[in-house]
Parts: sequence; structure tokens; C-alpha cells
Amino acid sequence: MFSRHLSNSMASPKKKLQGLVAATITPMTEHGEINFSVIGRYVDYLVEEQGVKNVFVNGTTGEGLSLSISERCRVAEEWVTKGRNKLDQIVIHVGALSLKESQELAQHAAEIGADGIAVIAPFFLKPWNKDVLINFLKEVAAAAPALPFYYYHIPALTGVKIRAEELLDGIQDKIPSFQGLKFSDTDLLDFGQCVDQNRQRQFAFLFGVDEQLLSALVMGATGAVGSTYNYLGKKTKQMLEAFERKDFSSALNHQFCIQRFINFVVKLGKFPSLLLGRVWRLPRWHSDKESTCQCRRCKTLGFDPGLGRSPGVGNGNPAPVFLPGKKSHEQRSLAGYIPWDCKELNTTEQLNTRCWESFRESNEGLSSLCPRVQQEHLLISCKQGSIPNANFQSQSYKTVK
Ligand SMILES: CC(=O)N[C@@H]([C@@H](O)[C@H](O)[C@H](O)CO)[C@@H](O)CC(=O)C(=O)O
Repeated sequence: MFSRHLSNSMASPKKKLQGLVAATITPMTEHGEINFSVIGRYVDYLVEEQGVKNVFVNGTTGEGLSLSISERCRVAEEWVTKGRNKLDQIVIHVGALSLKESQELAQHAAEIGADGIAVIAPFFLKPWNKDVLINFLKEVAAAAPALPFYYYHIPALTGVKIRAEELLDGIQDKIPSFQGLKFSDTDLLDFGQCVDQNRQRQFAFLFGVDEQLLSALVMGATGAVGSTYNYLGKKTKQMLEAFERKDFSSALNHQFCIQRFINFVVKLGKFPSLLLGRVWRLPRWHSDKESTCQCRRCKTLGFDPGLGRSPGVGNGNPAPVFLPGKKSHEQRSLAGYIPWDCKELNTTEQLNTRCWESFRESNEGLSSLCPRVQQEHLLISCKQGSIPNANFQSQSYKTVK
């Protein structure tokens, strides 16, 4: 009943995956169970409020690797069911340490009618060279030969440093369903070479470091998969449009604005994807601080951005905050990806409200965040002039000195 692609014998996307792809969170109840009931609203929110019509499910942001196989299957089913006729493409991440599990997930994705599958490198017993990795990917892809296959390159989290450029060399001979690369790394030499050496092919090059997307567009990215498109989708689209019409100054303004925002989050010591708020599956992230967000937006959407309130739970109990606090070394080690310096901020310092107000005015994406999150920013310190826009005047930021 789910099938959208079963009749396909060859992997060819109904259209090339491009533009923005939201790496979806997996909504949880306050008891750490998956809250399937809000996924329908989540779809509507992405489409209507963020203008984002592609999703990447069960990836890093979605905590795919912290879910059981049956949970991953159910989450995928829910997205496909609720996203049908609303979303353009639903790509399911099916990477796992066990080849059998990965194959099972791939097969399942095909059966339910997903639009593509993506796979990370196994990260415990790691492939030691390109051929070993390709063989693993090939076996997974073979379990769903009719589905477009994307390699998900995220070396800082998997620890598998095989360069994507090397991997792509001749990949379609081994994996006929290969359609593209999701590149979550800052090595633009590697990314650029992937594009350059495959110009004759119609691969999708999807960049996964949201704060550097503009640089990747210059290198030839055809789209982007990321956590921030859940709430900065509109804003990022403006950047894509400016880039498209070759208005590079405006595109740069947008990218800087997004960077400032991500920088805010990083300085809070938080993972950007947490801004949508949720209970994380990772138990050690639990803090005993309690908070409930009652803002209209959170209630309507079922999200409690930044506060960990589980979507759609309305029993009035205070929800535990599962967000990593500034003192949470677990968060930093887990997020290990972070090349960011999450140094503690001095909360007694005054916020430069002019910077903040200007930032807020110029960023419609922020309106999709909970006022409590916005408020939280007001509590953090931001030394006068520390937002790096002093030398970058534009229409949007002209109020900032
Ligand atoms: C490590 C990580 O979570 N990276 C994010 C980015 O979107 C990231 O949150 C963003 O660039 C902010 O740093 C994505 O690449 C992850 C992603 O696409 C996924 O959830 O699978």
C-alpha cells in the first residue's frame, strides 16, 4: 500500500534531488518514545512555513543510529505516509553497523515507496580502504536496486576518512543505483574535486555543513541536506535565489546572517538541530532542569524549540530538558563532530541588544523559533561588537554598528 516505486526496475529518481533537504528530527515523547502523531504536522510545517519539500529521515539529526531497527522502519513509514502528495522526495538513511540490518532497512525503504536511501560508512569496525567501503555500500544498495542510492560522507562522526573524491571514482560501475553524495565535511578541496571529476554525470552533490553552504554552491553543490533547514529553510532559500541570480553580495549577506545565528547556537554549547526542541534518545543528555513551553507556536506545532518538550504531549507535566547544558561534556564528546569551540559564556555580560535586534529583524527564519529560544539568546552574553558584522554593512544590517 505504500509503494511508490516498486514498479521501477532501475534506480532513477523521479527528478534529481536538489535544493534544500531538511534533515528531520525524530520527535519523542517525554518518556523517550517516538511520537509518531506529530509527523503529519511536521510535514505541513516544513512545506508551508519553510518552503522545504525534501526530507532526509533517520540521519544524524534524526538519531537514526540511536533507534531500534523497528523504530527506524516505523519512522520511515510515517514520513512516507504523511509526506505522500506533499513532499517531493523522502530519502531514508539506512546506514548501520550491521550489513544485514542496513540491507533490511534498505529493502524496507523500497517497499514503503521512499524516494532514495543514503548510507554512512560503518564506524566501529571501519572499512580500511576504498574497496572495502564500496563493497559494503554495494551490498546495501543491492538490497534495494530500484532506489536511488546516496553515499553519506560524514568523516568527523564515522571516523572513516576515505576521501569522497576517491570513493566516487568509478562508483557507478559498482553501484548502478548510485545517484549522489551527501557531503557533511568542511574539506572543500575534496568536495570540489568530487564535482569537478564527475561533471559528465548527473550526480546530486548535497552539501551538509549549513554554515558553509555558499562556498559549496560556488564549488557546484546541487543541493543541501541539513538540520537548520527545519527552521531556516526560508532564509536559506533566499540565499539560494540570490546565488541563482548571481547577486553574490546578497547571497553573502544571507550566509553571514545564517552563520551569526549558528554561531549564537554554538556559543550556547548546543547542537543546532536541538533548536527544534525534543527529547533526545541519548539518556546521558538528560538534565534534571524542568521546563515547559507554553507558547502558541510550540503548542500548535507540537514543538518546543530548545526546551526539549516533546511534541504533542499535553498532559501538563513539566517536561524534562534533555538538551545538553553548557556543562555537559557528554554533549561535546557525542557531538564530537564539533570543530567548534563551545567555550562557556559569561552570562553576567550584557547582551548587545542592538546586534540581537538587528539580527532578529533581518532573519525571518527566526520567527519559526519559539520565543523562549529567542529569549534564551537574550540571556547569553554577547560582547558588544562580538558579532562579526562590524565591517559588513548591508541594507539588512545597517543598524548594527
Ligand atoms: C553534524 C551535523 O549534525 N550536521 C548537520 C548540519 O546540518 C549541522 O547541524 C549544521 O551545519 C550546523 O552545524 C547535517 O549535516 C546532518 C544531517 O544532514 C543529518 O541529520 O543527517
